[in-house]
Amino acid sequence: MFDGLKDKLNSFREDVEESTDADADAPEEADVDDPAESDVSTGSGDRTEATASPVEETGDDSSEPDDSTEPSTFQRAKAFATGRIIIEEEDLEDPLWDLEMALLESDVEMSVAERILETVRETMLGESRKQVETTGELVEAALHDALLDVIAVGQFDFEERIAEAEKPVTIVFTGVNGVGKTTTIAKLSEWLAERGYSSVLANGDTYRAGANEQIGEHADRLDRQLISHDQGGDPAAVIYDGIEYAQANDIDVVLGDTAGRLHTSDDLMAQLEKIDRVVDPDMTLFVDEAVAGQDAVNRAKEFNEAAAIDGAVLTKADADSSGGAAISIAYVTGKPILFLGTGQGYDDITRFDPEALVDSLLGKE
Ligand SMILES: Nc1nc2c(ncn2[C@@H]2O[C@H](COP(=O)(O)OP(=O)(O)OP(=O)(O)O)[C@@H](O)[C@H]2O)c(=O)[nH]1
Repeated sequence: MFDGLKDKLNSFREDVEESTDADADAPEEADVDDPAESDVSTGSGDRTEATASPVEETGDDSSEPDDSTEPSTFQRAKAFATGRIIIEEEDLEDPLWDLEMALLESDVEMSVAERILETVRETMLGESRKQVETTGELVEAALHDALLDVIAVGQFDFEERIAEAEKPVTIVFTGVNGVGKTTTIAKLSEWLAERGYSSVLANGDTYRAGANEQIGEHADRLDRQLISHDQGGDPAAVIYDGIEYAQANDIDVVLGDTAGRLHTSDDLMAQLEKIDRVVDPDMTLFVDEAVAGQDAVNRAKEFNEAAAIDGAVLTKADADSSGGAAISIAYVTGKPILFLGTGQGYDDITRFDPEALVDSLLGKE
């Protein structure tokens, strides 16, 4: 998952390490008498590691200069005292340019890429970065913060929300055709069952021939009740019936499918508004496929503008190497990605965990 992007982020780390290599001698030349003014450039490898080590790790002799080829403990103390590891703007110029290109190539939306670069630049050129040991770690920390900043936008605890909401909880799923809405509904029904919540499926896709049969197969396999009307019926009425069924049978969650639609399809968007009005769902989740990259990002934005969503589900993450949609959607819509679809099986759904995703992108799984 997202392997292409992982490689590109790793290249950025290597680029910065290379460009700061040239500055590796700088700590030796710094004015050790005036730590506050000294320019302790980071270098890669052992030298930087020693230069930036916290003073506590140097033992009892931390205030004593020594004669070894390693940076002196006095220098370490100086780096610690200033709390500064300075990377020059020029060290970052080329790597940041390459990072921007890499993010855009990976389908990261422009404003998101810019925000990531801005955070990385601020973090790395800032004066407050303390006690990191190598340039690689500094880059990793900067990328970690920058990615998390955009990926974690709007996150909330989905399970807690289900637990606390008055039952039945109604969730309506929207998105374009064929991205995996129906499969996602079936997977979520299983996900909820594993956590002790019962659910009923309601097929609000009264538009497409064969839609009842398709969701019906999932309902049969999972042994869930399906509420459906004939093709051409009113989707709001189907989901409403689903809610009544849930109320009458003490079911916790109503999962309402809708027809795949484009945001430009006025009739179908009006239908969504009607569902909103009649059913007043607790959550509207936008479903799209990670492999659609930039298209998925644009659609998320447009759906959110047309009929506010509460969150997104990204399917087919298992087949996506770019990661652009996963990184961009929350920042662009202000609404969180809540789940990732990771395969065709009912268990192939995982709660979207921004921190885990960032760790995985940075190769720290
Ligand atoms: N690899 C992979 N395939 C998936 C995933 N989610 C769904 N699919 C597949 O994507 C295809 C389309 O899924 P559907 O659930 O039929 O899509 P839909 O959005 O409901 O389609 P319409 O009802 O036509 O709008 C199916 O073959 C699914 O098995 C996923 O996370 N990973």
